[in-house]
Amino acid sequence: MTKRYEDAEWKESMRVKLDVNNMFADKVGEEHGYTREDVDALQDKVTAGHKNLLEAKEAGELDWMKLPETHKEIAQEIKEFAEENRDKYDNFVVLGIGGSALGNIAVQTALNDPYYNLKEEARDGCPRLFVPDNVDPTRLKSLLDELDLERTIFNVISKSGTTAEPMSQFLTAREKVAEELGADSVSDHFVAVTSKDSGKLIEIAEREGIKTYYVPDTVGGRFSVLSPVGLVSSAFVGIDIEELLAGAGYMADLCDTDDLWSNPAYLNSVLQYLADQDGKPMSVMMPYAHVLKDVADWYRQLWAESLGKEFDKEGNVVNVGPTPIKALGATDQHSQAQLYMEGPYDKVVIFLEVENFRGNLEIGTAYEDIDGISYLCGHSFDELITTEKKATELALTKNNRLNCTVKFPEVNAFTLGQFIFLFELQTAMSGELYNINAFNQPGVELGKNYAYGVLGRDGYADMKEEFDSRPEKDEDLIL
Ligand SMILES: O=P(O)(O)OC[C@H]1O[C@](O)(CO)[C@@H](O)[C@@H]1O
Repeated sequence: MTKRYEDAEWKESMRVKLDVNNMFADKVGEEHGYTREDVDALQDKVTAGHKNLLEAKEAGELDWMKLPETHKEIAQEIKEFAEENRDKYDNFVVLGIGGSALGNIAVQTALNDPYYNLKEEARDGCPRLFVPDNVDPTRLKSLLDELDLERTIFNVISKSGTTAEPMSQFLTAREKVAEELGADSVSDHFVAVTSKDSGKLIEIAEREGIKTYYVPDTVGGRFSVLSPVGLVSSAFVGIDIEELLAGAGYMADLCDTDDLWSNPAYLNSVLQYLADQDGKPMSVMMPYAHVLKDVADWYRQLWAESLGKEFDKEGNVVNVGPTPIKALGATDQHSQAQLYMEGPYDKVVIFLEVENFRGNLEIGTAYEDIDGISYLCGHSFDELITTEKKATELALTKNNRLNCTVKFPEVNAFTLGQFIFLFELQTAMSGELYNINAFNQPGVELGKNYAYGVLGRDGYADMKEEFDSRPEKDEDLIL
């Protein structure tokens, strides 16, 4: 059967587009906006960055760039596995954190019914999805108490196979399953996603006979949503993962040029970079579609862990990195917009706009006789939210505030796949512009190592010593 994403016309109609008009001086004024010459001045850097990325891709160092191609077959296999097994379970629980959870949440909330877990009809035979994404005991205990383990499958995801949060969640879930259902049942209630050759999760999965999918070595956590990290849970909750990959592949093709005026990932990267260099390091992602709220959360990790770096590629101390912020339209118009309009000129707002919403609703028509209310009657909610977006966009622009818009014709697996690849590539190019390694995260290690030391992990005694001899806090500063 032909898939809709094999149809050229449909694909073009579903193209995600970037509108950067309001990043330019003719729209937001010379003091804050840029000229085409400012952008052109970075073309050589972009060309060099493009070459570096392609070389690294060819050398197998950036396998996330190849996922739309390399994971077609794996996606099909995952889909079959999910289809064959999904009716055995009412609950699918992701045990992962950071890149092993944020993408899973984003894909599910973007593509499924907003009240998916509550509506049997919307689930259409698929299990409910839970992603605790933390080790807060209140939250985790409450979830485990709720689950009928006989009807639950846990997807433990950890690329490194050593992260404290997913591994502690796994230990507890495994113990409960073994206690309640018997140790022989463990393999029926877990599916693992991890690195093939490193970490402890692979060893455990093999010992327990747990079905396992692999994260390629050069696909870092925050770039892994299109690998089994995101695909397994998505397939279980009925998402068309093949279409998701097709969307990513479509965007990869659209961005297959170093000409920054034709490449939305590179153009946005350049404009965001110019803004940061110019004293605007706050990067606000503001979807005007509630279903995209968690996509902004995914973006926060992608942008922050990739670009917040102490050293450049030559080892010089640079301490760079824009700060990604999540906001939600129209909700945050009533919380953050005041700051964005009149506060410091230190932000760029990236709006996410949706042209056609899934499901629409008319606004009620009572009180047509009451001034100040009647203007709402006869309109629909998609008109309202989109008008509010356009109005906020204009207001910001009028106040000389930099902003751009990513437009989704609709939110579906194909457009979401495009969006994911667009921002991954944008992030990679930004790493090139900052001349930093966008694919490591050395800064998160120190805190982790202190925790390992305190909790008694082998090899971390010196970290415990350092932790225990930390400076005393002044009591008078604790009020
Ligand atoms: O999948 P893992 O190895 O458990 O890592 C989870 C997350 O922890 C980090 O390594 C550090 O926060 C992230 O980069 C990663 O997404």
